[in-house]
Amino acid sequence: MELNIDRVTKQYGPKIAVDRISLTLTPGVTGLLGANGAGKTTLMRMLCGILRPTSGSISLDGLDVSTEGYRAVLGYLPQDFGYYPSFSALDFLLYLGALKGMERKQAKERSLELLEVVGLGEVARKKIRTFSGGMKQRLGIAQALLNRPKLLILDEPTAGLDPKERVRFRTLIEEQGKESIVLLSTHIVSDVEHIAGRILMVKDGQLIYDGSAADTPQDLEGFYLQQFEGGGM
Ligand SMILES: Nc1ncnc2c1ncn2[C@@H]1O[C@H](COP(=O)(O)OP(=O)(O)OP(=O)(O)O)[C@@H](O)[C@H]1O
Repeated sequence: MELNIDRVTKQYGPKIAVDRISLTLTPGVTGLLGANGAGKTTLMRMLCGILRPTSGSISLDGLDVSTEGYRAVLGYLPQDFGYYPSFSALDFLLYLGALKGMERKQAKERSLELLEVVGLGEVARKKIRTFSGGMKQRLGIAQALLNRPKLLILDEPTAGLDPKERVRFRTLIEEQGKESIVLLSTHIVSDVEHIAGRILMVKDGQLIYDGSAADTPQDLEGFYLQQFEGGGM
């Protein structure tokens, strides 16, 4: 399985948010690091087919990003997820399952299984409005996994998680990376240095590092800070 990103560029008027990025991603966890405004969200939204590149192409095993087949194997956690406060966690997942075309019985089984996995089993029938930020984030992660995605894209997934939740999350993502292509963006090095086999760094829309966390000239955190010195994180 391969995700091919070929000279992908996104331009907003004169601003080049993503500048000719070419990459091939294979199963495993890849961390996408960059300061605020580096272009991470823009790149991820293009990989999810929400935003059209100004130029370049994206395909998964030959399936173009614009196709139904691509969407069927994609799981996505956006940075700002729209929750329905009056839905229960379970109803919310069932609703999204229906949108994804899942059969109800299968959607219910999978939803209950995932709510356990993200530690929300006991509050499955509680309204989302009563949830903390971290609980909502975990529900967001559960919805991204609903269709057992082959390609999982997570935009700052650890935002709002407490230390215990982070550990749980890491385990879950590591597990997912055994079978799927997982791309996870963050501006916090410690979120990815132990779970990502591959690290990408973007700055001003360009790819400035592509390698393992262990291959940077100094420790990853130090290297990262050096790249973004004066850039403000
Ligand atoms: N719709 C838009 N119109 C104009 N400029 C945009 C638009 N969306 C993003 N940009 C610009 O493109 C650049 C990259 O933004 P992007 O949101 O992809 O960065 P990011 O790395 O995800 O940052 P953050 O961590 O803050 O989300 C920024 O300079 C941003 O201001």
